[in-house]
Amino acid sequence: MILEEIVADKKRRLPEHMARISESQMRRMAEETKTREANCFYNHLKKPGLSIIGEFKKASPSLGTITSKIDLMERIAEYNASVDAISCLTEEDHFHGNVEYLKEIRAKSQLPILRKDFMICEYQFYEAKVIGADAVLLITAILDDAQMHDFYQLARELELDVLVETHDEAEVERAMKINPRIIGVNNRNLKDFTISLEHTRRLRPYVPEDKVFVAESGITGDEDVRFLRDCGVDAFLIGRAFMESENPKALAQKWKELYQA
Ligand SMILES: O=P(O)(O)OC[C@@H](O)[C@@H](O)c1c[nH]c2ccccc12
Repeated sequence: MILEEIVADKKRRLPEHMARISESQMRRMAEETKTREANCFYNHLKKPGLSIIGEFKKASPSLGTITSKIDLMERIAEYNASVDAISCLTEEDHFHGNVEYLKEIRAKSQLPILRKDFMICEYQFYEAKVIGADAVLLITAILDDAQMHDFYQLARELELDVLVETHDEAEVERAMKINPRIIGVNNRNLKDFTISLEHTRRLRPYVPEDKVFVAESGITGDEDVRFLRDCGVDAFLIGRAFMESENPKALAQKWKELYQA
């Protein structure tokens, strides 16, 4: 299964990162990194009305290489003017991401940034803080309960917000054990890549109203926006539709209006 492959490749990649900067050094650097604005990712998603997280990704196992019609600088300017947070893939082998992209975005944006990666060891959390991320992703499917608990704690100690990703009932139940403030449903099945917004609708009742509830993946058209509005979703995480658009700003603004209508 693709998730296992990605995690295996991640384990092979980590020593490369650690050879550049050791874990003890990265930890020290993280502890010395000033928090830009505590809880900013959470606060930007929590505010009334629809919030949108705009993603930057150059490729994915399901979509292959994505050819963007605008360059990264233009994209950041468009996102700055229209979305509430930015998600940046930093996974190298399957999503062609890099921590350098996140640093570039940090230099040009005041928006909260989510480090989108497959987080499996403490080093990545320290690194996230050092490169300027405000939040990290925890994927329930690749972590056991103890890891979920410990990584969540570590992130919060570093004053990073956490988006906890789920895909089915059992994962939501496991995720709720750590009582996260932000919980997402990935509409993409990572076993066969099928996408259905039904996952968000079905899982909505299992997530208490006081949590920030995020619909992730597969949001590409007006119908999707209306459907998710009726499900009662606080935020959208959108990659492909923005990556393929010449004008993601106009798209984000249109969908926010539609959500309110
Ligand atoms: O491009 P889409 O279908 O709009 O999806 C964005 C985002 O949800 C997706 O990239 C994603 C969701 N969870 C992930 C975990 C790892 C990597 C990527 C993802």
